[in-house]
Amino acid sequence: MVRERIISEMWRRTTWLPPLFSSSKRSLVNQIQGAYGLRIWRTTSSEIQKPEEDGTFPRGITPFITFVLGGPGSGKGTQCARIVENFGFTHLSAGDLLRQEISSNSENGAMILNTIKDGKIVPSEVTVKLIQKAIESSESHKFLIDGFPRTEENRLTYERIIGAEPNIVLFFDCPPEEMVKRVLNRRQGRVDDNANTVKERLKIFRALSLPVVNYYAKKGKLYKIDGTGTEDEIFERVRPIFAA
Ligand SMILES: Nc1ncnc2c1ncn2[C@@H]1O[C@H](COP(=O)(O)OP(=O)(O)OP(=O)(O)O)[C@@H](O)[C@H]1O
Ligand SMILES: O=c1ccn([C@@H]2O[C@H](COP(=O)(O)O)[C@@H](O)[C@H]2O)c(=O)[nH]1
Ligand SMILES: [Mg+2]
Repeated sequence: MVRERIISEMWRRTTWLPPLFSSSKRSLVNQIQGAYGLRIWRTTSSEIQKPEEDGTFPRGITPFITFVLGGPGSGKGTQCARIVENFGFTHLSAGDLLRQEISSNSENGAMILNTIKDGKIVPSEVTVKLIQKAIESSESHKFLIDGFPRTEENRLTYERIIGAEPNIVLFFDCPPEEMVKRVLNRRQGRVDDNANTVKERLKIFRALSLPVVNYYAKKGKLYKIDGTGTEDEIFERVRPIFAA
């Protein structure tokens, strides 16, 4: 109870502008770039640059990475589409990358399909390598990575392989009953949109994904967004994070 109160207080604090950014009218994203001296949106390079051991990126180029977290059906994909439309990010859904592996009959396809059907988590290296490939083959330098990391082990594997942390993390907070309702109404033919798998996904979200959310809250990178209401209402909560 006390722990929940502390975490909820941390989340509340992270939705306010941190003191570093509080006196400017620029968007949080622009201020973060400025504060860390990042030159990211004006670059024309198509390569993702790995940081050197001291954390600097060759030629000063680094992608701006936003992780988008939330339970099943919390609206991550829906809101990512709005952010892409309005702010030109490239959307990489970890779930979609895994589903593409299934469709392309890759060597991991059958394993991924069974894992998704069970509502479990695909081995971290598999997912991170897909994300890495997608970033490397994109011209973009600002990405929304949707539905990842789902576990602390996912997070550590990303840090090890990619060699960087996200710039910010969005978390769509939605009550479980609403998430279940949305998933069961989705009707996109997903193998995991059924009552049993959703129950397992919620269990995993609570046990393994919430600790990741808490980790970023403690680091001051988390923007907790109320995921209830209409899509428009939710997007109006997201907009100020990115708006110029
Ligand atoms: N605010 C909302 N109110 C009602 N329905 C919504 C809302 N936002 C999204 N939906 C619908 O709920 C379903 C789940 O949304 P979405 O796919 O964006 O969630 P998600 O977080 O990406 O879920 P998953 O983790 O399962 O991929 C979709 O059918 C979507 O159209
Ligand atoms: O990082 C990830 C992302 C997804 N999965 C598996 O895919 C399904 C569906 O993911 P969505 O984000 O809801 O589209 C998820 O339940 C996991 O089984 C994963 O293992 N790792
Ligand atoms: Mg989704």
